Amino acid sequence: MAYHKKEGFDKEATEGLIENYSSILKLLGEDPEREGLVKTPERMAKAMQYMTHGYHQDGVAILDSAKFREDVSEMVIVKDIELYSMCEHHLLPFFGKAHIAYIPNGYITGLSKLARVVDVYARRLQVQERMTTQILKAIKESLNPLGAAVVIEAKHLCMMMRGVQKQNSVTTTSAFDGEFLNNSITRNEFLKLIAARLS
Ligand SMILES: Nc1nc2c(ncn2[C@@H]2O[C@H](COP(=O)(O)OP(=O)(O)OP(=O)(O)O)[C@@H](O)[C@H]2O)c(=O)[nH]1
Ligand SMILES: [Zn+2]
Repeated sequence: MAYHKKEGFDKEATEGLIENYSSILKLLGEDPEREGLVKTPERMAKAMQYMTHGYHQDGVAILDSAKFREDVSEMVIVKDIELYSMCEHHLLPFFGKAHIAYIPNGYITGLSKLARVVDVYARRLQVQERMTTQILKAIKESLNPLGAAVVIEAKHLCMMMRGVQKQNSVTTTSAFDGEFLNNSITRNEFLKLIAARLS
């Protein structure tokens, strides 16, 4: 079901979603036949499949696809990786940045693959906490590093445009393993580096 990068949109899923979104528009008091809305159920069907296409991707396989043997054991950090996800409670977006670090243990991975792994787990119905640990777990499983760390900062539209309506709150979640968990100097170095701005 749903969107595949190579195969495009699944026909059966798209047809089912179009029908259901048309009903949703009616239930919301709209006329799905009016000009501006005629194509909306199809647009929504495709947008929602795109925004959940991470279900059909494998984070570990992506990291493995550019895994290189390298004898370095210095911390690698990729920070400010933008992400867009959707909360599983309201299907409203949450968005922000992920910061990732690992300490290689014989293997490194392509830097872009770390950013791709963020998308694999962001493009699903999520809670921020689970997404954070899923990213960490994929890095651990693929690279078996001496340590790994993931910090995510995000704003949740379900807290901004409805419900509690707080416009400025940012949620920070983190997950640490190995050296980052056991050694506060390593963890603090990572936290200091992600807080620093390039001049
Ligand atoms: N822990 C966590 N909570 C989330 C996330 N995204 C949304 N939520 C929260 O999920 C909760 C769902 O609470 P409910 O009381 O069932 O839903 P609700 O009545 O719509 O809650 P309000 O948003 O407070 O109006 C809310 O507190 C949301 O803020 C997330 O990524 N992690
Ligand atoms: Zn929500």
